[in-house]
Amino acid sequence: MSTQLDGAAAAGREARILARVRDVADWPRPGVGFKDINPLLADPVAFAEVVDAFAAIAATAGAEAVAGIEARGFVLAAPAAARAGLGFWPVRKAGKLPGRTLRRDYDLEYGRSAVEVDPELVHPGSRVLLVDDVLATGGTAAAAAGLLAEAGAEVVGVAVLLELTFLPGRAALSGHEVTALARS
Ligand SMILES: O=P(O)(O)OC[C@H]1O[C@H](OP(=O)(O)OP(=O)(O)O)[C@H](O)[C@@H]1O
Ligand SMILES: Nc1ncnc2[nH]cnc12
Repeated sequence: MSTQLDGAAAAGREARILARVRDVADWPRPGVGFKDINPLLADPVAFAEVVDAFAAIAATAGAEAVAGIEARGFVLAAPAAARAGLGFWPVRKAGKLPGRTLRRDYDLEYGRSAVEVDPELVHPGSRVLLVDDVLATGGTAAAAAGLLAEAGAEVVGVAVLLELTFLPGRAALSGHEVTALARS
């Protein structure tokens, strides 16, 4: 599995991703430009390319697990974990995990939500790569990364399919290594 892409290859991949993300105006609220990744997921070649890319990022970071954020993050993180030969840790929306959980509430681009982690999944000091589809305000990823750290993991990177560069997601994740496969 290649762990590095030269600039031209990364640019080609970014163009293939952007060509398969659909812009939906004023959804789910007026003023929001929603990035629909479903056309990309429906394309088997593009889907495999991004899963391979996340797996390579996990390998390069020396991750021992891949965490994904429900729901769209699961679709990318779980196959990437399997591809990298690693386990998958779910960061779930509140109220879905059994047993004792750690919880954080946060704001995102179009609302407010909460995520939870099962602390028993996390071995102290485990190196984990956090994967999600879209980085917008960064509220979701920052909450998820904070939970993983609170549970004892070392978050060795945050990797997203698409970064919305007009929003301050990267700043919200200061202190973390952030990789975006595409930017818009
Ligand atoms: O950077 P932020 O402003 O926090 O936004 C990014 C988050 O918003 C979306 O999740 P959403 O809560 O819509 O959930 P879904 O994956 O269940 O559709 C997306 O999947 C990210 O997790
Ligand atoms: N504009 C957007 N499109 C898709 N997912 C998002 N999550 C937060 N903002 C988003």
